[in-house]
Amino acid sequence: MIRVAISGAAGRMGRSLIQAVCQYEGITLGAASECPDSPLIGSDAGEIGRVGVLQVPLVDNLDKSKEAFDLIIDFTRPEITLANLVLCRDQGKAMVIGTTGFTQEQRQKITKAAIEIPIVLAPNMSVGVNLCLKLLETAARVLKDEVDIEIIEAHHRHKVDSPSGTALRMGEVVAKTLGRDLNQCAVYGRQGVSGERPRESIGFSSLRAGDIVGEHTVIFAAEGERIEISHKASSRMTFALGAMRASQWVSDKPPGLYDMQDVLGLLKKVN
Ligand SMILES: NC(=O)C1=CN([C@@H]2O[C@H](COP(=O)(O)OP(=O)(O)OC[C@H]3O[C@@H](n4cnc5c(N)ncnc54)[C@H](OP(=O)(O)O)[C@@H]3O)[C@@H](O)[C@H]2O)C=CC1
Ligand SMILES: O=C(O)C1=N[C@H](C(=O)O)C[C@H](O)C1
Repeated sequence: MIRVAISGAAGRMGRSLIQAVCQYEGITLGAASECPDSPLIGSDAGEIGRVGVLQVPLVDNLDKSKEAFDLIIDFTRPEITLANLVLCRDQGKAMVIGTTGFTQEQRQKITKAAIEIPIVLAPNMSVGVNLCLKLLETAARVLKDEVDIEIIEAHHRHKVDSPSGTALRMGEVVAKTLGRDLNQCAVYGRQGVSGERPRESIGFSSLRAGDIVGEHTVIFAAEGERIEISHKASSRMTFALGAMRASQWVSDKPPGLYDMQDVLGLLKKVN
């Protein structure tokens, strides 16, 4: 039985993760944490996730429960993830990271820690999005430089980072396949007299409204036809169950930085 700790347990993803643990065979909830200021500290995680009492009280720091878990699942904010990363590295525990919005420097810290512990880091843990990443690779390979590429994403009004981690990953996959450097060709929104579109640019547009769970569309537009690859999440359980799959997969892996593509066995080229 793999004992997981959920960081940010009362958050949108935290609550779905508690529910997913209860649905998933071979995984149990060992610990759960929340913001030190939260009035929910001490409450039972099962009650927070509406799955009945689990006898796991929320702590303000997972260091306090370190004997109770083998792995941390973290869907929070970059600075919280990095604090948990130090704990996991010091304790030799694995990590599943779903948090997005890391800076280059923060990503390097994760890469460095992965020399010592196994880490799955993925901006989107749904099977559907990870399949879309393979489809995008194929589309870019076939369409080459003959199309304009635009990425549109929509999320709920509480989301703090943009573009979404998934949109950026989609851009990276397409840019890499076409031999472009995303740092050079990305265009984030347009306003005013922005000029004619250079063919090689990859455009990003972000929409924030209401309770949208997460929607991504990549448009490949040519003269006379347009291809769109879209994914629409209607429940956070799709991400949470992906995180369970990643937890089970990573629990017996050697140190290293892994992606959801590793977990799902999608790394081989699809034609
Ligand atoms: N990879 C994937 O598949 C997915 C990734 N995400 C990413 O996951 C992240 C979280 O998203 P979401 O659940 O919507 O965000 P939320 O803000 O709902 O959840 C984060 C939680 O962490 C809590 N928190 C704050 N400080 C601490 C602390 N020191 N220790 C423990 N918990 C703390 C927050 O509390 P408080 O609100 O009081 O600050 C909040 O409850 C985002 O980066 C998002 O992009 C989301 C969905 C899928
Ligand atoms: O913040 C969210 O909600 C989501 N964030 C992830 C991202 O930034 O890509 C994944 C998902 O779309 C939901």
